[in-house]
Amino acid sequence: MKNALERIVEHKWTEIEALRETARKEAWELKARSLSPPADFLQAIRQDQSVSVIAEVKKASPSAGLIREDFDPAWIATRYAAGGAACLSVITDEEFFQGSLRYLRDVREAVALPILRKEFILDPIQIFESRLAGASACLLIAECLEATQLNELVKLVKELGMTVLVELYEAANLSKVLDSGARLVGINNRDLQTFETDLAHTIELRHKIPDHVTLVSESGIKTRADVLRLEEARIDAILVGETLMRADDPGAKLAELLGRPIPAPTGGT
Ligand SMILES: O=P(O)(O)OC[C@@H](O)[C@@H](O)c1c[nH]c2ccccc12
Repeated sequence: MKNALERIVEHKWTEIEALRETARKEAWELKARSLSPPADFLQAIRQDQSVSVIAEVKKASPSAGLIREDFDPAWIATRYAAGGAACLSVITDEEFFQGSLRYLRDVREAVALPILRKEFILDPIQIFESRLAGASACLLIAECLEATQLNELVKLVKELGMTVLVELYEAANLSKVLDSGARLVGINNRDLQTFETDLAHTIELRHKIPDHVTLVSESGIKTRADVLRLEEARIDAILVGETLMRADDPGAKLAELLGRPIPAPTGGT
């Protein structure tokens, strides 16, 4: 039986085939290479003294189903900015996460913070597309890519002036990730077979990550105590979606996680 990730990858290839038929790849590539550099994602994370937050715009997920009914990406992004996010992440996968590239563009219009395109990226065409949509960073998932593919995609993201976040779950993939030249590495706390999250997963792998790498702990972060625990373990940044998206005011929840004053409300939803 295929696991969740294998099913997603299989479907993603059908989307990529369709994109290849309709998109003007050469024109996209020329345009992507000619744009001036986007807001610096890695720098935004590194400049924070304490743990930085990458706040995720996430409507639904295969494990949780619909997370937030009243879903206005631009307003959510504005609240994340007010609550102290260093960067944002926008899920663009439509089939499994009810995301959209349109949401990324809406967020781009609403705030100046650097944005990660949270997508299952397998092919260069998706990287050109991300750059044209205004992303500052692309996610690459070690479990979906062979070493040579991963290395090539890492190189391309960098050539286009973006930051690459390489994510892994399996400890066995760590050397492949470090060899790819990524300086921003994410450890997913969610086991994709069972969907369960465990923060100890990042903490256990921390000592295997060299100091020149900026480390992000991803998924399952719920409370201020969780954040303090990760900070204590010398994690540089955290990626939080569901906890923020379930709060009436995602910006207030973010400030609470960071131990900062609650921001004043802004109009919208
Ligand atoms: O909603 P959470 O548990 O805070 O998790 C956020 C993020 O880590 C999660 O959405 C995620 C991590 N890696 C991914 C890859 C694809 C889609 C989504 C993800």
